[in-house]
Parts: sequence; structure tokens; C-alpha cells
Amino acid sequence: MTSVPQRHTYYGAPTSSYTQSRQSTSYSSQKRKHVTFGPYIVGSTLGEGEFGKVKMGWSKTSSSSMDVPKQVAIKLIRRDTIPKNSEKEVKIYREINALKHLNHPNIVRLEEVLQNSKYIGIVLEYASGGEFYKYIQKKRRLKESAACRLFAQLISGVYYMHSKGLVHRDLKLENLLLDKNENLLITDFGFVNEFLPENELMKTSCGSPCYAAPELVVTARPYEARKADIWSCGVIMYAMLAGYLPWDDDPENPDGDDIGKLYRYITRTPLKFPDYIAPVPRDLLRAILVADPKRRITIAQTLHHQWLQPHLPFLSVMPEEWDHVSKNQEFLRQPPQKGEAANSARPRSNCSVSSTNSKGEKRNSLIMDSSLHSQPVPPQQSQSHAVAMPSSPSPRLRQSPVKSNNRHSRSNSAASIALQAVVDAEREYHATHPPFTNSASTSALQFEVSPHSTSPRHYTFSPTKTNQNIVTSLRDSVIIETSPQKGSGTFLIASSLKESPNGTGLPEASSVPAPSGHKGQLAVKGQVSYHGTHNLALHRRPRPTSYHPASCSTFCDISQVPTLQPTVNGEDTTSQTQDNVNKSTSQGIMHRGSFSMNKPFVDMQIVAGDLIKSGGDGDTAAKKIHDQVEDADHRVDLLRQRRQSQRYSVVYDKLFGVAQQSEDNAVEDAGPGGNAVEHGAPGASVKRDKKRFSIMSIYSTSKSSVESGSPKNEDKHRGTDSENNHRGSTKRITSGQELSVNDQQDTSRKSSAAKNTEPAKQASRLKEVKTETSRKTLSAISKQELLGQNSSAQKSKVEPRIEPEATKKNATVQRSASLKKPAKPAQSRKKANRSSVMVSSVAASNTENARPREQSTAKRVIDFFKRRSMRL
Ligand SMILES: Nc1ncnc2c1ncn2[C@@H]1O[C@H](COP(=O)(O)OP(=O)(O)OP(=O)(O)O)[C@@H](O)[C@H]1O
Repeated sequence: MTSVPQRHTYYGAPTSSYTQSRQSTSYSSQKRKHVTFGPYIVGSTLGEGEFGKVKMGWSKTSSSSMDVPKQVAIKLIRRDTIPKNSEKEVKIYREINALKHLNHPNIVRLEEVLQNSKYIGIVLEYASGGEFYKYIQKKRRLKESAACRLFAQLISGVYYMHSKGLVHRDLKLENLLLDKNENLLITDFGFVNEFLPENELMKTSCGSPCYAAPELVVTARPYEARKADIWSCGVIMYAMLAGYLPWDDDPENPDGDDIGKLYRYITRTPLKFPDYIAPVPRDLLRAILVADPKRRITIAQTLHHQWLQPHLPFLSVMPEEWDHVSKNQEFLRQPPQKGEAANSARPRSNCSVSSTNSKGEKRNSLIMDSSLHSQPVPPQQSQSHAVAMPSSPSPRLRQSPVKSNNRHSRSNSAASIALQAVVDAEREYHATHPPFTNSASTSALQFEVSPHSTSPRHYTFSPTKTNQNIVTSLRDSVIIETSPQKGSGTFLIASSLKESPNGTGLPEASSVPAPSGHKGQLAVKGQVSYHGTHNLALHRRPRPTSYHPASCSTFCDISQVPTLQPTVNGEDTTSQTQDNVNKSTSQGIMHRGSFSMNKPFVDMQIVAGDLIKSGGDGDTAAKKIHDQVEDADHRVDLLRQRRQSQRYSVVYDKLFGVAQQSEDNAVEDAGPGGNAVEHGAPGASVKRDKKRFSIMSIYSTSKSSVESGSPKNEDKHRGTDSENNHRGSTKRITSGQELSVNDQQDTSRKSSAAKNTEPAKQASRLKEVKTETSRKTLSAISKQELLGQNSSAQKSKVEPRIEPEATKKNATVQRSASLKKPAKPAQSRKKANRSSVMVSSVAASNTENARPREQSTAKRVIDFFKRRSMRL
């Protein structure tokens, strides 16, 4: 099974009381150094791409001491690896310029772009849900409802992008991430390009073989880029539902390495479906995955396909609405921080994060002909898109609640408020509609043109009684209103929904034509159960992201690329930034032709230092993280002290030798940073994380051993090296049951004999009798100890059920961490859960209960020897 990186969750700052108590002592005395980049503390590596590493980052500043530092993903690109006027440079600038213009909840948000003498840092919204393809791998395939929701998000994002005149051209599972609420985020805009209404055909064949539309590969003719994006969306949809890629079963080309063969196969072989894909999604897939781009469904038609009907309220939000909402929301949540430029205001975000650590596995993006098709050099004004502060926030937005538990909502997203509105509408819709009723009632969608005399680009918000009405104006000055009708079970969409003849990508008129040749598919009446239990084994091994390395060479004719602008120094940037802030205030959305592949120097901020280490003084985020690390250190110290205090007694070591060994592992593994990983401190390495999980697995074995409660069970674990650890910990719990009283007597006899060698030689027979007596006494103590140990083992067994508050909290943390671990069979997952509980109980007994008990035991042993030597 493919391994999915282990995740850990950041639970924010330590509790205030703890922070306060530690602040005064350790923090001030010991300044930790953090790697920083501009205003961010740089943490662990999230992934690696073509351009370099993507690092986790924490904003150093937060508005109050209780605020959790904002997390971001920083794509760090070494400047010396980007040759001037190279394809690489173009890709980077493309990405930055595109992201600057895109404000959609399903498109990764660009926070800012920073640079210093060594690096360019693209600061992005942090996608804590990880990579989408791993999510599918973990689940094997998605349930239809989940796939539908995520596909709706994908389509909404792509539609938005197209409406801005941009095409992604490299849509694939690997370029999709998930946020903390499992919402989709489109990322990696390195191949993005602008299409112009009068010239929207492109020549550059880019993308990834398995996701690239056939017209990109089989012909050299210019292609319609939007249609190519739709094809890729179809492949993604198929992968979500099937658990593997379409046309992935050519026996002559099993790995798809031969791209020529792959595309011949694609164009000649009809699309096949596993039987668990229901008719309605099949219909959509058949409409999308049409080799002839002219016959392929448009994105506007896709929006209104029956399969996406449950998400129509969401899909009906117009691009302008996203821009408007996002601008307002930015304003509402980003009060400029002290000493910060207005355009670098950083929104606060809540942090439930996980870390993935994937190596760049996706180097297969393909460029077959990178000559840009008579692409005019974008006008200079296009570079003037700094973050703008809107004049006044919408009062409606201020009132809108954002509920965290909604699926479409992202509390830290650019447009979560609007999302919230559509989520509510969707919920309303779901309440009155059984999910995925497969009837031919497309007429249930009633389209109604409501002409409105508002001026172009004028946004109208209806007075909101509830969040269920979203009124927005279209470019052609028509109000679109989505209003689920209570009671009637009818969903009304009043809109113009016209595909604009100039290719702006707006939806087509009221009737949604069924894809040619597939009308019959829609006419399935009655309810169809979609969630059949078909056996995946019938199909080929699912390869959701099986990826076929490009067999053709990747090249780029950079002679066609517009000349890049010279590097701009910091002073210029400053003056231009202000200028552009002023300009962009009036720029709501991106105008056609404003996209630029030139260096986006406007938004770049110059940051001091080259990923320098800086002191954390006065740095709230650093302080919090430091405290967490301190906390970990402190706990480790306690463990070490405890261990040392136990060493003075040979008998003690003999009695608890195995337990000590096991604990040693724990001490080593829970070394400084072990806890830091748990709390997400910067620099927490995956290695440490692994160690933490290995501790968990050790205790997992212990637990099962305790549960079985028999030495036989323990024997099963004997054998390999790795199992020896398990064995050790098993003994820790079961030693009381395993060691017989006789063994203990022997042990104590030997140790006392060792101590008594000298006196014994000189002693008379009378003394030997005394020694015999003392041996008996020791046996008695050993028995007592043994009983104590047994009861301790029993206690560990019971403790999970009667956890103190702190322990419970700990257990919850551990549980959630282990649940996020790689996909495992149900049984082993259960085991992991149990192990989490064990860890917390053992930890609790280590720190609280066990210490006083062990000290008194040791004292008793010492006392015994004292008494004995006195007697001797
Ligand atoms: N915003 C983000 N949040 C979390 N992780 C991210 C984010 N962006 C990127 N990553 C991680 O970093 C990895 C590499 O990022 P990305 O694909 O953007 O780099 P790249 O250099 O553009 O790669 P590519 O070769 O695909 O263009 C991703 O696979 C993902 O694991």
C-alpha cells in the first residue's frame, strides 16, 4: 500500500498559564534561534517542486499574545537557479501574476511575494489538508457525494479562472491541494496563460500526459485552451470516482510511458467505467472526455449538468461576486498591523495543520511545443495589481456568520462568507431533495431571465432575510438569483446564463443542451442507488495518480517568450508599490490583457537577510513555539532525572531492568523536539515525527500484550530486530506476570551475595544464618515490589478509562494524530487508536503517579540495605 506521509497537528500556543509561568524563567534566559524569511518563521518542508522547496511558515507578528501565529506555505526559489529569460523564470512570473488576480475560495491564495538576495519567496495560503491525490489514494476512491462536492469546487475555480481570461493548462490531481476543511485548492499556475477573446487558441502543448487533452498531443494545430482544461477536469473527476485514471489499462502500454500509444489508445478506445460509477456522473464524464474538442461540453454546460445540481447555489456565484466578497473580506479581517505596509496586511488564521513531506514526484509536466501563439506583450499597466483596499466594506458581509463545520466554507478563505451563503442554500436544498435522485427531471431546474437595469459591473446585494438568496449582477447587467423555494421542492435559478459570444465564458442561455450523443443517458428515471458495493478487484489495481513520465523531451522555445524586465531594486519597488496601490484601488477585477508574464516586481517586498537565523526576542510566535520546545525539554529532563535516581540500586535495576530499557527508548525518542513536533514547532522534522510514531507503535504492542495478558502472546513478538523493541515494551507491562517469585528470589539472592562477598568470607556460621534471614526479608520486599508492579500494570490497563482531564486532552491529541496516519486496515487503525490512549496513560503515570511510587520503592530498598549492613 502506498504510504501517505504521517501528519501531525498543530494545536497552537500552549495554555496561557503555562506560557506565563515559563516565560519568566526559561525563555528569557535561553533565546532560541529561528530561521526566518521576512516576517515569517520558516518551519519544516511541506514538499518539493521543480523550483525548490515549499516550507511551512508562521507569521512572526500576531495582533495579540493569545493569537495563534498565521501559517503559510512559502515556496522558496533560489534566485541563482533561475537563469534570466529562461522558461523557468517565465513560469515563476506567470504563476505570481496569475495568482495576484485570482480570488476564489478554491484557488490557492497568494499572500505576498518576498525576495532577498538569494531567494524569491512566494507566500501562499497554507493547504493543511495535504495533497489531493494522496487523499484519494488513502480512500481508494471517493464516495459519489464527496466527489460531486469536490468536482463542483474544481469546476467553480476553473470557471472563475476562465472568466478572468486565464487558463491553467496543467490541471491534474497533483496540482490540487486540500484545505483544513477538505475543500479543494487549485495550485501550481506555472503553465497558466491568458486567452484573448479574439485569439484564444494556443499552441503550447503543456500539461501532463495523462491529463492532457488529445488535441494537445495528436495535432500540431492551435487548440482551445479552455476545452483542454475541461478535459483535464474530466480526467480528475474520473479518478475521484473510479480510483484510477481513465485509459489506464492498455495492455500494450501498461505504464503509459509511450505517449504516442497512450493517445492512440485514448482516441480509439471508448471510455469504460467501473460498475460502481452511476449513470449520471457517467453521462457527465462521457460529455467531458470527448476527444473532439468541438463536441466536448463547455464549462458553462458542465456547471448545469444534472450531476452538479446539488451544488448549483455554489456554482451560481459569479466571478465578480468572488472578487467582491474577497476584497471586502480582506478588508474586514486584515487591519494593517503596526509597522506593516497596507498591502502586506496578514489575515489571522486558525491553525489546524498537518504536514506532508513529499518529494517532487511529479516532474512529468510536458511541454511539447512551447512557442507561444502570437502572444502580444501585455501592457505595462498589467503589472499594477497590488493588494487593494476597498473603500468600504459591505455591511452585509460584516453580519455574515461563517460556520466552521460547513463543507464548502473555509474560515480563512478569501470568500468564505459568500461560500457560507451558498452552503446554507445548499443545505436548504438538500433538506428538501433526496440526494442524487436520478430522474430525467432537468426541468426541475427552472431558468428565468430577469433583466435588470443595473449598470455594468455593478454589484447588487439583496437585502438579506436569510443567507439563502444570493443576488449578483452579471456582466451583461442581469441579476442572477438563486433561491431554493421552501416547500415547493423546486430550485429556482433566475439568470440570464448566456454564453457570451465574445468568449468570456459566461454561461449559456436558459436551456442547457445535453451533450451530443448522450441524451439517452439523462433519461434514466426513478431512484438509483449509487453506493453499490462493487468489488474493486474486478478492475486493475487502482492508480489514481499513476503517472506516466513524459516520453517526449521537454523543451521550450524561449525565443518566443516576451523579454523579461530587468530586476528592480528595493527603492523602485517601494515607490511603485504605492503608485500601484492607488491604481489598483479602482481595479476590481482583472481586465483582459492585463495578465503578464513579465516580472511581477510590484508586489515583491524586499526582505532582509538570507534565511537568516534571528533571535526570538519580542517575537510572540517564536516565544510560543519556544515554550512548547521548552515544555518538551522539561519533560525529558524529568524522565532522565527519574531514571538516574533509579540507578543506585542494583536490585531495582534487576527488577525493572526491562522496563528501564523500554523507558530509555522513550527518553531518547521523546527528546527535545519530540513534543515540539506534536505542537508543530518550526523545524520539527519528519524524522522526529517518525520516532514519535514508533513510540506509539511500541506502546501499541504493549497494550495488546496487556490485553491478552498472557506470556504466550508476547512470544509472538519475538524474532526480528524491530520486534525486539516491542518485546521490551511488552515486558514492561507484563513483567509482573512473567517473572516468578522464585526468579525474584534468585535475583535478590545474587545481588545480596554480591554485596556480601567480603563479609561472607569472614563471617561465621552464625552470620550465614543471618544472611539467610536477610535473604528472606529481601524476598518479601521483592514480592511486595512485584505486587506493586502488577498493580501498576493493571493501573495502566484501567487508566485510559478513567483519565484525568489533562490525560484525556493528551489522548485526544494523540488519537487525532494517529487517525490521520496512512491508510491502514481497519484493525490496525483501531490498534493505533488504542495505542494513542496507551501513550497518554503511560505518559500520565510517568509524570504524576509513577514517580512518587518508584521513589518510595527505592527508599525501601536502600533502607533494607542500611538495616542489613547495620546488622552485618
Ligand atoms: N499552499 C501549500 N500548502 C501546503 N503545501 C503546499 C502548498 N503548495 C505546495 N505545497 C507542497 O509542496 C509541493 C510542491 O509544490 P508545487 O507543486 O507548487 O511546487 P512546484 O515547484 O510548482 O512544482 P511543480 O513542479 O509541480 O510545478 C506540493 O506537492 C505540496 O506538497
